[in-house]
Amino acid sequence: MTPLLSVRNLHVSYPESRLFRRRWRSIVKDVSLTVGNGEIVGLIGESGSGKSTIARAVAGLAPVSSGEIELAGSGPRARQVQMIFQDPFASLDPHMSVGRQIAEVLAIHAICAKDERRTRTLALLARVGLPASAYGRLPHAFSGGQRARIGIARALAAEPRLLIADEATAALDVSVQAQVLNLLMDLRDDLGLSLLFITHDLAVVGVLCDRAVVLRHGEVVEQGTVAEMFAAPQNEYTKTLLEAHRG
Ligand SMILES: Nc1ncnc2c1ncn2[C@@H]1O[C@H](COP(=O)(O)OP(=O)(O)OP(=O)(O)O)[C@@H](O)[C@H]1O
Repeated sequence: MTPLLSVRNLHVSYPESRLFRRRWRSIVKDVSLTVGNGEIVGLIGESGSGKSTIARAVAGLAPVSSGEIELAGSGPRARQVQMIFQDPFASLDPHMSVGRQIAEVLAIHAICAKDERRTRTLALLARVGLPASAYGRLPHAFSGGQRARIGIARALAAEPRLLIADEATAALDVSVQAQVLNLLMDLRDDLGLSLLFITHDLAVVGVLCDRAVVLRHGEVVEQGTVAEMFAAPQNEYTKTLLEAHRG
C-alpha cells in the first residue's frame, strides 16, 4: 500500500552564518522514511541531530535543498500536515480565547460554514477531553496537560491526515504525559490519523510507536519496527541509546 508520507533522499542545508552565506552546513543528509496510514512513527536521536528540521521540512516550513517529500491524497499540505509542539504557549495567542483560536483554524481552511464554527469547536474540545467552558478562556488558565490538549484540538480543526508532534509531551509529568499519549492513540484508532512523533524518550517510543527511525548527525542510522529494534538493534548507536534507556 502507498504510504501516506514518503520522504526520499531529503537534504537540508543552512548557511554557516548570516555573514558567510556562501558556506553551507548540511543538517539533514539523504534521509528517507515513510509513514503509513494510521501508523505512528517515532523519530529519535540526540539533540541537534536534525529531527525538528525534518519535521519542519515535511510541514513545508523548512527549505528543502534536494530530495522529495510526497503526501498521498489531495489537499494542500498546510492543511494535511499539522504540528503540535512541546510548548503550546509558544504557538497559542495568549490574548485570544481558546475557542476563537480553534475557530480561526476552521475559518482559515474553510472547514465549515461560519455559523457552524462554534458547534464544531465545542466538539473538538470534547474530543480532546476538555469541557465546553474552555471555549471562552485564555490559554494561561490551563495546566500543561490541558494546553497540550488545546494544541491537539487546534491541529485537529484542520482535519489533517498527518500530525507531527515535536517533543509534544516532553515537559509533562509522567501521568499527564500518559493521558496525552492515550489520547493520541485513540485519535489514531478513531480517525485513522498518522503520527510522526519526535522524542528523546525511548520509553514513549516503546509505548506509542509502531516503527522508529533513528537519526544521528542528520543521517538515518537505523529504522524498523519498534518490537524488532528494541529486541535486536542493528546499529551501534541504537544499541547505545537503548542501553542508556534501560540504565
Ligand atoms: N534556521 C536554521 N538556520 C541555521 N541552522 C539551523 C536552523 N534550524 C536548525 N539549525 C541547526 O540544525 C541543527 C539541527 O537542529 P534541529 O532542531 O533539527 O535538531 P533536533 O534533533 O530537533 O534537536 P533538539 O532535539 O535539540 O530539538 C542544529 O545544529 C541547529 O543549530
